[in-house]
Amino acid sequence: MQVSEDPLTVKVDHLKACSLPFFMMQDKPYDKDDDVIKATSFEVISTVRDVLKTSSLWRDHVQTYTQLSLSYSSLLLSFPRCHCLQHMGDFNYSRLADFGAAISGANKLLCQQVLEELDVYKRLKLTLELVKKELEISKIQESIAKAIEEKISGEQRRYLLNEQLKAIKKELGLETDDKSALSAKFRERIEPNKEKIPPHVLQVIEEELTKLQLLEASSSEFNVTRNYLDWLTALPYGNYSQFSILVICNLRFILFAQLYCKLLCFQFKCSDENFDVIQAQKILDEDHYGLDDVKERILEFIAVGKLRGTSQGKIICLSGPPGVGKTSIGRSIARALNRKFYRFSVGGLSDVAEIKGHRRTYIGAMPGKMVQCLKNVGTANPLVLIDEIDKLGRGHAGDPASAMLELLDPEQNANFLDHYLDVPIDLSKVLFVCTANVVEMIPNPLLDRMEVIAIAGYISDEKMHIARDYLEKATREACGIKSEQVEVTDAALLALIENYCREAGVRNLQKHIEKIYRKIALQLVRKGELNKPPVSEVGVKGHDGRAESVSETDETAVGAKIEAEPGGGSGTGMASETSTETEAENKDLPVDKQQTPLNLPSEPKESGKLLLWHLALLILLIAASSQVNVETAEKLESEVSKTVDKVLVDTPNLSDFVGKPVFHAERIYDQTPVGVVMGLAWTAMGGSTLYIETTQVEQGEGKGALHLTGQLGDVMKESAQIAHTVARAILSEKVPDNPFFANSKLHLHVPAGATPKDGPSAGCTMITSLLSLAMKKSVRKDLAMTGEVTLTGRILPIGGVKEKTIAARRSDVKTLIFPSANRRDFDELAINVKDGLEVHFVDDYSQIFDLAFGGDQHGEK
Ligand SMILES: Nc1ncnc2c1ncn2[C@@H]1O[C@H](COP(=O)(O)OP(=O)(O)OP(=O)(O)O)[C@@H](O)[C@H]1O
Repeated sequence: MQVSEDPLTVKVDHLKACSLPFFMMQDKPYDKDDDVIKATSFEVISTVRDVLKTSSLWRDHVQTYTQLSLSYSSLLLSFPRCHCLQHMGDFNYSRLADFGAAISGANKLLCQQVLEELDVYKRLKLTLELVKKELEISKIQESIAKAIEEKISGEQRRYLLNEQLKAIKKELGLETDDKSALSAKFRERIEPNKEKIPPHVLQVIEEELTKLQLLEASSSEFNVTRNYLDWLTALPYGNYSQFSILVICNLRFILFAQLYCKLLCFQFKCSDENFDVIQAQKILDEDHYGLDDVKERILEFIAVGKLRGTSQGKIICLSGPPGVGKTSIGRSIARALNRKFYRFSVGGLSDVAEIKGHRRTYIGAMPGKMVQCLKNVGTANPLVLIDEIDKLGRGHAGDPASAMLELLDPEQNANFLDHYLDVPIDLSKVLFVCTANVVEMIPNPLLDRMEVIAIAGYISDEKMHIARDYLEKATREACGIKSEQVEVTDAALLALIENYCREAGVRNLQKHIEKIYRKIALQLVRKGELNKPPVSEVGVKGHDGRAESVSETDETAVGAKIEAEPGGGSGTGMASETSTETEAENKDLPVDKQQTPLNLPSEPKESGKLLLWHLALLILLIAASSQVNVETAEKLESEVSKTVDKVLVDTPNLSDFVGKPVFHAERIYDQTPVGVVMGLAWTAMGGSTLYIETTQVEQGEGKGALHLTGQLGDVMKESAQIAHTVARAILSEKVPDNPFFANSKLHLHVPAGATPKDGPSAGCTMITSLLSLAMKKSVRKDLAMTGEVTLTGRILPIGGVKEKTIAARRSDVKTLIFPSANRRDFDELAINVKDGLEVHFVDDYSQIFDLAFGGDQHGEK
């Protein structure tokens, strides 16, 4: 018989001499009472029984075969019903073998083998093999099922136990669930401040807390509510910074001569804001040099605050070029008023949401900067510095300037509505300080509400003080250099200011000073490395704690001593000038130990001596430490410093530290040629001098024209045309028969060509330049002027008098011409800014003509 796969085709060959159908074919004759056959058959039966006990699959098989047997009545006799297995022993052996093989679930080939075997004993054996295998499989199945069941039930158990535990704890009041814990946390947070929280906010908090309890902890709404409550409860409602006096008790606890510890610091608190004008002045002076007018304005503001009892409702705007200290003055005001300081820049800010927050419905929504600020500082009256307000961006959705208005306006900000919080919060106690480079760029409604304090920039003298008393000190400390280790001469500092850092602010100067000190630090470290004793000596020093703690100074001392005593070994070098007692004791030691007194004893008998020596040293140190006071410590420090090498920064070696001086185009002419006059300009970077140059291009009857270059804006171009007309009129009045302007094609240029320029204030300078060329008369090199001119020659006022004056001083100008209308501005300037300047105030151009060309000293060239 052959079996082929799919589709199932079976070729049946009947067994020879067999007239019965295949399932009733005859077996080879066998002895029914043969013990071996009997035993094998019993084994098959018992195995089948075992498998049936464990495997439900087998039981199904048996069921199927029982049903099949119904349709094959002939098989009824030979196949037992499953529930009658105990009677299986009644069947004949060959049928038993077939039955076993059939339900075994073995593969077809193995079952076929059983069928083909006509020897009953062998057939039983084959079946036994199959059922035994099944038994093993069912055992494995059982164990797998058991293991999995155990695992699952273990997890379930743990879960159930946890739930029970939670329930028990809750019942006992030991622990609440997540939601309750959160609510409790928020309640705890607001509890100390509850009476200060406005009722409308309290109501919202309560509502949200109730909502939190109803929400599913895994829902997104739950998280939104939780975050919202987190922000809402974290704000410092009615919590104001307090006036604190920091008392530091310096307990002089001398340890090894020069250490003393600041042991105690404690605070007294009282609930008033600091309106102490004297204290505030002290703080402002401590942080900034000069700026007297600025400080005065701030003190006035504090004084008003003192009388009113509050400093609310004011927005200070500090304007001026970069690096003049606007931001740092803001910080000082906060310190003077004892308020928390928070700074944020609105330069380029175009998204209103940055100020007013996002609506809560957006994913990742956040409150605006002010709410973040209040949470951050933890007080309701911080000083908020809004940097670069003149560079506020133009928003595509919403206008940031209007949002700023709502934030800053004292009328509106008592009920500031942040989109995220959605409850009005009180910002009226916040003191806003804004900074700007160009006041004109601040949106008008904002500017209207501000108290503008202009910081114009510094003159060389002021920069010298700032550099010496503030920048140098701070940089020296930041670089870890001692004042005895370096000397920067006044001449070097002045050269640095005049040749490298001529701008209005001091940031560039600060950078240069930092550069110098970094180089000095490197020099000192390099020197220290070179002077360092060999490794073995360092090892010896290691035994003495003191020698290690004064590394740099002592190492220099070591070098000095070695040089002074060429014969001296490393031991002599080790004892620095500050440790004379050690040397005295050294004499009592054996000669071979004198040079290395702290070496470990090479022989045991010396250890006793060394112990004694250590004891003596200890007694000496204790005695010394109890006697030495601060004066002694200072004396010792100065003694140590004497041994330190000093780095000198002077004018000749300044370029070694900061490179060659930068070329400044401000003063291009030593002697102003004909047609060139110095004017004064104002820029966002401060004031500056600029030249107006005019030259003749072509001459011929009726060729009069003016060509302009130097990136001039429309206003400046118009101003040049006006100047041309006025100059022509003045020339025809002063020298009636001079046809210069009618017959000359002129070129007027304003260097530097790459910088865009605009504005009318160079009008009088242009006329002077044109007339200088027409009359071939040069003007004084130390003369500078500024003023807008009308067609009739009247001089109109200009802006930036202080900046322009400072710029003129920087360029060594001695004589200045300003419009009469600016006299007040000039009079208000500090004496040191005005000092040594000859200033003329004019109403009409004819006065300038006299000043520029009148004197004999301006001879014709
Ligand atoms: N009068 C001064 N006395 C002492 N230090 C000063 C003085 N003016 C400015 N400084 C120092 O100059 C540095 C620059 O100042 P700051 O950053 O405040 O300038 P700014 O005017 O805010 O510049 P920007 O407009 O670029 O923001 C700071 O380290 C500051 O301490």
